[in-house]
Amino acid sequence: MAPYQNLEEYNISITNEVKDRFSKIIDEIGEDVHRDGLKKTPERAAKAMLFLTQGYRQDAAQILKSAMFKEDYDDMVIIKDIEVYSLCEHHMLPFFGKAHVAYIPNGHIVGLSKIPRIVDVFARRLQVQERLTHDILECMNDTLKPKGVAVVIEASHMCMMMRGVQKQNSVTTTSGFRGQFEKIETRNEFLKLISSDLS
Ligand SMILES: Nc1nc2c(ncn2[C@@H]2O[C@H](COP(=O)(O)OP(=O)(O)OP(=O)(O)O)[C@@H](O)[C@H]2O)c(=O)[nH]1
Ligand SMILES: [Zn+2]
Repeated sequence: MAPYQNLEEYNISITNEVKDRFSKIIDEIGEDVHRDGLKKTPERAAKAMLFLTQGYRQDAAQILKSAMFKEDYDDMVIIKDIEVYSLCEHHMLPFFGKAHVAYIPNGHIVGLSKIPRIVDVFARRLQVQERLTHDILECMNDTLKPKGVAVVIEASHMCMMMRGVQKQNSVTTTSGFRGQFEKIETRNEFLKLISSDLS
């Protein structure tokens, strides 16, 4: 990769490179990349792809560390129904759904918004749902060092819906548990809380 003076120069350069490749793809599928509606499409697609993969250029641990606060609270903290949009690494098609993340603090709590932020950091990469689940779990575990952490993701995969096996209603659930969530009672309490709407 060429040496860049600054981030802006890098962003312009990489956008141009990806844009040229989208231009070639549009041409290869038999379209006219110069017609009015498609003129700006390679650039738009390049910007969209770089947005959807910006997680490679972000540091999830640093995001958590930037908002950790000393606190004695040592019960379960759950953020549920976090929207997830990712790209499957096999077809580069979207998979999307919800993540539920819980932890039991061990002297430190973390700013609540930082949890959806790290979900996005790992989701905005080429992923499989299993690794996405573990990336979030391990980052929480290693950085926050809580008494326990749990992650559940429920997602639909476009590569199974609009092509391939073409199943419109199947949902894939993945989960990971560390520390106190490995105990069946704690895990069950978490699972019960994420499936209730408390109404
Ligand atoms: N485990 C796992 N598999 C995934 C995920 N996203 C997509 N896949 C699967 O990756 C597999 C790739 O299989 P291949 O046989 O190499 O690809 P393919 O010929 O396009 O497969 P089909 O989708 O069955 O047509 C498919 O079974 C997809 O359903 C994911 O997040 N986790
Ligand atoms: Zn796929």
